[in-house]
Amino acid sequence: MRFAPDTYETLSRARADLRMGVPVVLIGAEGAALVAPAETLGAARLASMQALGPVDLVLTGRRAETLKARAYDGDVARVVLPDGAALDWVRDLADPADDLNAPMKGPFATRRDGSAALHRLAVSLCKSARLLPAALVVPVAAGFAAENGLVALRADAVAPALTALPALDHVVSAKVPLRAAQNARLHIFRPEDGSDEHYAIEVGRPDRDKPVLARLHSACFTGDLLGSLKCDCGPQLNAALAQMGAEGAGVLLYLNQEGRGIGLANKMRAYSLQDQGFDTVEANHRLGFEDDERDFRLGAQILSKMGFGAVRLLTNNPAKVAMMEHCGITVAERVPLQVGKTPQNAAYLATKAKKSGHLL
Ligand SMILES: Nc1nc2c(ncn2[C@@H]2O[C@H](COP(=O)(O)OP(=O)(O)OP(=O)(O)O)[C@@H](O)[C@H]2O)c(=O)[nH]1
Ligand SMILES: [Zn+2]
Repeated sequence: MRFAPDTYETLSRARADLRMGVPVVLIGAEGAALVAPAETLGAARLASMQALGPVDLVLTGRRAETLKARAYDGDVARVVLPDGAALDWVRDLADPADDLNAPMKGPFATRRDGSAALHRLAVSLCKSARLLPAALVVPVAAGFAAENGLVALRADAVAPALTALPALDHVVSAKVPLRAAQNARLHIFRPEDGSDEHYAIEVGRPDRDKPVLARLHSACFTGDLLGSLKCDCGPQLNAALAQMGAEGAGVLLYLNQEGRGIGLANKMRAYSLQDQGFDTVEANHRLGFEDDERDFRLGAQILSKMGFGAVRLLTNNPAKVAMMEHCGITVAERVPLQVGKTPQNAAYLATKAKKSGHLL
């Protein structure tokens, strides 16, 4: 009998702990490290970490660029935490909200010695927990996790698990008549790694032997539910369903990758930076993210599971077309979806066309 959690299950537990500010232990070839997110760690635990030894604050190369800190490790920078550094100092380095009001004063000492492997993983863990990509890391003995009741993760198992595509299980489906399409069914897909569920709305009974009219829609709470004028998501969602209803068949995947995969809290941080004058891409970079952190392999897997091998894809984003083809889904046609332009989102759409290759 075996009850112990496997790597994916342990990873899911680790994400939950990190979101609460409880550190986890990473065990690598060269030793172990205690890891905590800059965003959720409390002052008492920070002081306890500092008592253990020299603490590094690990930032992404993107964030380091904004702070003018040298990123010797390329995609990450290990900033040496000054003696007695307070939580506010850590948070200000991790969060760009006050960059313009109260610029952080460098120079920041960054580490170049030793391996950055665990540090890099620590930042990936924060990202996968939808937190700011900034982690505090301090070396500990391998037994530290067991002594303190913390989750321990082996680096060699976690690194591939973080980039692997989780298997998705079809949980249930039922009829949901929609204004746009009365003969619709909603399917629920649940990733086996404990991450967010994704949905598929199947309109009619599309012929599996022909390319299906399809939309891969990324969750946008503000656009889809609130009717935000800052983006075109709500009108795109409605127009896609309306076209499927009119044609009598189609499939819309509603992927829970809010904010291009950074989560709603981080998207609101990005919006707050946009209020300060940065565009959608610059805002993501200042936060330490790439422009687009979504994983479209999930969409391809759901389509395959539903029996679809070819699509007529409703999108203006050539990267989505390329990703579908890469994942073995034939894109027989790209169907433009240009709706929902407003004075408030004109600059946003222009930035996506200029910097992210969207077609206008
Ligand atoms: N990080 C971030 N995410 C945003 C912003 N505005 C919208 N989003 C998210 O972007 C996603 C929608 O992506 P889009 O780039 O509009 O469209 P797309 O899905 O790539 O391409 P289309 O298929 O042409 O619509 C949703 O997850 C939104 O929540 C923003 O300013 N910052
Ligand atoms: Zn939106």
